[in-house]
Amino acid sequence: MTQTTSAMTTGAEQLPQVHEPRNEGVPLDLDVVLSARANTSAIERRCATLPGRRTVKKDYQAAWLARAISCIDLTTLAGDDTEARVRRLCAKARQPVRADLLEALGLEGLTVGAVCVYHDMIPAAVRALEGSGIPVAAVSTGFPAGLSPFHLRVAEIGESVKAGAREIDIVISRRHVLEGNWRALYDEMRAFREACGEAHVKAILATGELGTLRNVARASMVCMMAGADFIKTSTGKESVNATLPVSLVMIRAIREYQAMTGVKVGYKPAGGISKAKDALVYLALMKEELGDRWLRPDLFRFGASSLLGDIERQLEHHVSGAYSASWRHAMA
Ligand SMILES: O=C[C@H](O)COP(=O)(O)O
Repeated sequence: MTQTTSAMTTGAEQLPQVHEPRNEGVPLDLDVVLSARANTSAIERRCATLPGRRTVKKDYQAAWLARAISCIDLTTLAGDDTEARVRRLCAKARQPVRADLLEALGLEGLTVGAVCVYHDMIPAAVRALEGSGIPVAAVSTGFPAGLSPFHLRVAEIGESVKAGAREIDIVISRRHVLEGNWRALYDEMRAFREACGEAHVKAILATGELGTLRNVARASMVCMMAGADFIKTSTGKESVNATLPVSLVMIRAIREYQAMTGVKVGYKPAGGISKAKDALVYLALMKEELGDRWLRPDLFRFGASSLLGDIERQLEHHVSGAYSASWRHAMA
């Protein structure tokens, strides 16, 4: 049965600032890691019901979409990125929706959660975001494959932090998961976290390359034990990126880690999320599985390059009653 989801306050600017303590990590506990399981058919059944189970309409929908915007890591990760493109993206990050729409919705001051770029684009992004409070996130450690020499991957993190990145999205070595070498994954993640210093670290699992949902559950737990502030599904470059089943597994691992340690770890689905209606499903999933606390940008992000355009289009429809062409909502 369809259920109408309750109201959500609009806009990040209206949320009280909450600062969770960082995840310091815990010693690797192989018993806990190996006990992680995933019942694929039950997970798929649960996910199949999600898109139809909850609907948000009218003002509630606009509020949920505004919240989704505040949780976007607005991303450009292309070989042909230029400083000009990054500057345009940052302008969009500062004002994600047309001024007249923001005013009509009472959402002045709304921004995205962060701007996510490759290392070389950090200085341009930092300059373009100055004074906005929007952090720059950098992908790192030989993104996307993570197969460069280990010492270079660690050094890359340090360089990106020095250049001004306040968030670092690292990629794990998928082979450690595929070979069941949980100690190696833990040690790698700990070294990456240490190199981040004060910068928050998101661990990209590249779930589309991990083979099984059980591996996803175990890798999530190991990365959290090693101190990941966020766990993130994908680089956006795998053939399969964020999916609902993978999300359910990772979110439940976050819940288990919190039950075990009291620490809240963030979640970032990334890759292939480009429609406003999909964003609403992810928000509903977070709300149902982890609760409202995970609907804020310090614990939830979408890694997305084009989602914002579709959300802006839906908000324009909400205000004016008409849909505009998608090309009118270019990102950069
Ligand atoms: O982390 C973010 C992803 O690379 C973005 O992927 P996307 O271009 O499919 O939205």
